Amino acid sequence: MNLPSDYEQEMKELLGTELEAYKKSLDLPVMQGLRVNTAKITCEEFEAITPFSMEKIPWIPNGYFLKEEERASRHPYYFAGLYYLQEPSAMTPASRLPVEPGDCVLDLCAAPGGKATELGGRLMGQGMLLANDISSSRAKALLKNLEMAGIPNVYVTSEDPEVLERNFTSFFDKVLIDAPCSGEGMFHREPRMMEYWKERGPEAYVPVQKKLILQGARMLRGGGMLLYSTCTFSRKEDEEVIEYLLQEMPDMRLKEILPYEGFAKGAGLEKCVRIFPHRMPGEGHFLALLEKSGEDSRPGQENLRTGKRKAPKLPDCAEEFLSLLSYPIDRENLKLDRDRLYLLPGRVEVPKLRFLRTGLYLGDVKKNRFEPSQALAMALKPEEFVSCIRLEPEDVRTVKYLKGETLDVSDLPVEKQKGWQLICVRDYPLGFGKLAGGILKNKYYAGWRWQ
Ligand SMILES: C[S@@+](CC[C@H](N)C(=O)[O-])C[C@H]1O[C@@H](n2cnc3c(N)ncnc32)[C@H](O)[C@@H]1O
Repeated sequence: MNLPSDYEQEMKELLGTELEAYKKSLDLPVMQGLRVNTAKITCEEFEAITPFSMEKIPWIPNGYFLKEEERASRHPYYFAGLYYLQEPSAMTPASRLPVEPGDCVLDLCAAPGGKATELGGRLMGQGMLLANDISSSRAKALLKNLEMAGIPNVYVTSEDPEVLERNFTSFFDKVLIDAPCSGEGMFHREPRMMEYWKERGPEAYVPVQKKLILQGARMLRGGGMLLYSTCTFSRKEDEEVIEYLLQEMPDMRLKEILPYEGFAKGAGLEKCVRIFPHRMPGEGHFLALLEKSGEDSRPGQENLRTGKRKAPKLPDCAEEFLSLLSYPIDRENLKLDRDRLYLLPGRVEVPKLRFLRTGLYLGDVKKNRFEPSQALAMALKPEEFVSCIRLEPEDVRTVKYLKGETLDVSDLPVEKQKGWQLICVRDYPLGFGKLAGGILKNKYYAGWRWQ
């Protein structure tokens, strides 16, 4: 691979005698990976049903090396949100931010959701994830990925972080900043990134990275943790950004990152981690984990956390549909916004922002009918809906369903012969359908159809 000469010089300064090994690693096949969505299925359960040849990634608890990315992206289990396809080193930042159920988590640069889907999954429906990206087109892909992963307790926004900072000072328990960067760790996978790099190298990204890390740190509560990551090797975008933060905010301090034998230490900041492709099987990343000192106090945020809500009065059709669910719904967290019904994440009250989503979108009130959303289907377990149709992955009707076709399902067992059905591939929901006389009217969201 022909690297830009300035870049090669920069890498020589960083790697010294390891430069040749790094360059050789770029001639090896690109690493691909699959990360199991543990909010939907355990790794053991997925290993028992996977049709792909996979090998455990030793430093990611739910990550696997995968050789058949193409096939995995066109399998019904993918549409059921059982996994996310992600390059192995890109799985590392979310795996090293210790998110726990009940946390309030911010992913400031989240699109398309490779890390947000993991952070959200680890919340197990408790607490809240605010997933933001300044680009509204990229935020749409983020929303799709979070909904496909079945994450209910999420706000998706497309805001300038300045706006978020005004509203969430000292608020979040955990913050991830997967910063925009010059992408040197992507050269192997996407050689065209070298052309962008020649036009906009590391210097172009440093100002925004410095701004983002300060904004993220200010939104962190005392005792909270922030993880900064990039997929680039330049010291300017990595350690120097951390040095800048430590200088500007003396209440932030570096923490040890859960180790792995292939990780290299940061250049001059030993607690930071670098992933180099010649040292371990990953394309390349930088990670720094920081903690904010001080009390767990969230000045001025008490009412955001404990705000009282009032249960809305719902139309009969919505009540009727909700009676088909045994999904836990706290009625005070229901919000009817014109015709759209949402279940807001509990505990937190969030101000008006440029939202793409507020909580779990349950469905629409249309005249006297209620149409459940695709997001609701993805967040359910089969036992939480009154009637399910289970298809096998090999059954041709599974793909036909994902293509939006009407199906004859008269041969399949079903709890209720008429009305709404949750359509599953085995035990994993794909979407809704409406049954009458053994024929299933397809309600799979048209925007997600199998192409
Ligand atoms: C490295 S990508 C994030 C990848 C994502 N974390 C994932 O794992 O899928 C960086 C993202 O930052 C966004 N971005 C750039 N400038 C930003 C800013 N000032 N505020 C918020 N997001 C920004 C870009 O639109 C881009 O989607």
